[in-house]
Amino acid sequence: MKKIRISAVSYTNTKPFIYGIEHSNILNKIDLSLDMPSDCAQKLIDDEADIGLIPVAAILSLPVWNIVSDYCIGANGAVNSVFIFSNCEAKDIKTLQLDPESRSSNNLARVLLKNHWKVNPELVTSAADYTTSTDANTAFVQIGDRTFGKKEQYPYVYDLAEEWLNFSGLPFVFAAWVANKNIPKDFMDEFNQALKFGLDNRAELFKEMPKRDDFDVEDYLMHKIDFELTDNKERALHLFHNYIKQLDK
Ligand SMILES: C=C(O[C@@H]1C=C(C(=O)O)C=C[C@H]1O)C(=O)O
Repeated sequence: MKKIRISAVSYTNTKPFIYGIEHSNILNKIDLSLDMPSDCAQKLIDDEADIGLIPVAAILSLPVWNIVSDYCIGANGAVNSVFIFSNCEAKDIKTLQLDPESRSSNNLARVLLKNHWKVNPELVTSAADYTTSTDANTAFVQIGDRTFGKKEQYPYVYDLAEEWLNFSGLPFVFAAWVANKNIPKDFMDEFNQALKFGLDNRAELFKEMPKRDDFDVEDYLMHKIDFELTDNKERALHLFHNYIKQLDK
């Protein structure tokens, strides 16, 4: 049988899913690649993958898409790995540098700046000094493991899942398991069982993971990342898509 091509996020937030996949028979039925989120999205768009854990903002670039799992990378309040790091208060940001690895959080930052903080900064997509600008009114978006331990390093720090909750009253979903074609149900059932196995066995995973002094990985994977794709998260996803569509209007 032809293997199903799967692209999953290469960050710590996806480790429970990978643990589940690697400890189940589904591993023999897939070609698994671990990629930065923007590449997960591009592979699904270019049909180099059949299923991806893709940034939900990128769903808007897919002609055909199905969410194929009840699990996701989400948060209900502070997520602790998606930030605007800034030299000034959000309302004073004049230039925002985006994270090249992100699709959802770059858009979330834009949605919040426009609708929550009511400002319209200039966007920079590939600045050489992406994270090091000393300009008083410049800020940047950063996601994933590169943010670990950085919260104390910047004058103003905004956790975007927390700010989204303040703004909308809803949890947030950053990435979902999406297919760009029909996938047989028995395969999806087995795949979802593997994801569940990983979540159920996070304590075993932690034994294999290095500890960090500057970041509580266990708290992050038990309490900050929220893996269930609930009705409220789906509601948030649709609301987020609508805000993205309004961004350039
Ligand atoms: C919570 C996170 O969620 C992620 C954020 C994404 C994005 O901004 O496009 C995509 C996938 C997830 O890895 C994170 O990476 O820290």
